[in-house]
Amino acid sequence: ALLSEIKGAAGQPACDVAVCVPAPYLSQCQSLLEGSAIRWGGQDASLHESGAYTGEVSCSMLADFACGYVIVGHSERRTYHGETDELVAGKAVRALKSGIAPIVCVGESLEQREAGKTDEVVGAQIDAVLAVLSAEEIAGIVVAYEPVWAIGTGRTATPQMAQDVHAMLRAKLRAKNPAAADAVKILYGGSMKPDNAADLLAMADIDGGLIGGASLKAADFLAIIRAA
Ligand SMILES: O=C[C@H](O)COP(=O)(O)O
Repeated sequence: ALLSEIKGAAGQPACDVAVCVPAPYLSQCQSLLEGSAIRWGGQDASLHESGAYTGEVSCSMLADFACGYVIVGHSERRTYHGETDELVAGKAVRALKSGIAPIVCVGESLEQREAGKTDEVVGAQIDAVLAVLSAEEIAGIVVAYEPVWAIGTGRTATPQMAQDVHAMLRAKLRAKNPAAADAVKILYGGSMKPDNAADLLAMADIDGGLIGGASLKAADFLAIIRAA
């Protein structure tokens, strides 16, 4: 019902729109969204491409369902599943090899922000990914800055706080691929809602949003799409 409502109302949006769903719903996404302006993707993927890894979902499996994107390194994966910067980087490589754009999530905890370590932590997270990608591959990724303290909490980074981190991320992209850096989408995620989306998206280096809670209400998701 959610997908149908979004598809019906979104029409031909002026921005890229995608939904990233748990793997069991990918087939449903493909059936419902194929031919529409909305693309779809996974919420995670395995580091392994083949072999005996029962339960893992590989990037080539995601490609079988025509996924355009896969989220890698979401803070919940890093926190609850022990995913390291290097593992996340490996997943980004796997996705690109399967023709899927990895949405690479980075972000600091509240403790790290209060200790003045935001740039250090987020910088190390993106550096691990940039270290294993060629300049050409960098043009194929999406980056999502998601301060952990803002995810699902209703507490949003101010536009300037987010912009400062996005600018740092852009500079790192530019250092690896000056020609592609401006075209790489850097999304903000963390309690983005209809009432704060426009202000966040107005910032120079905030190119879009990675929406959690508000994407589960079609009216809210559609309002954010219109703001974008
Ligand atoms: O996965 C989505 C992001 O973590 C943001 O979630 P949120 O919009 O509910 O804060």
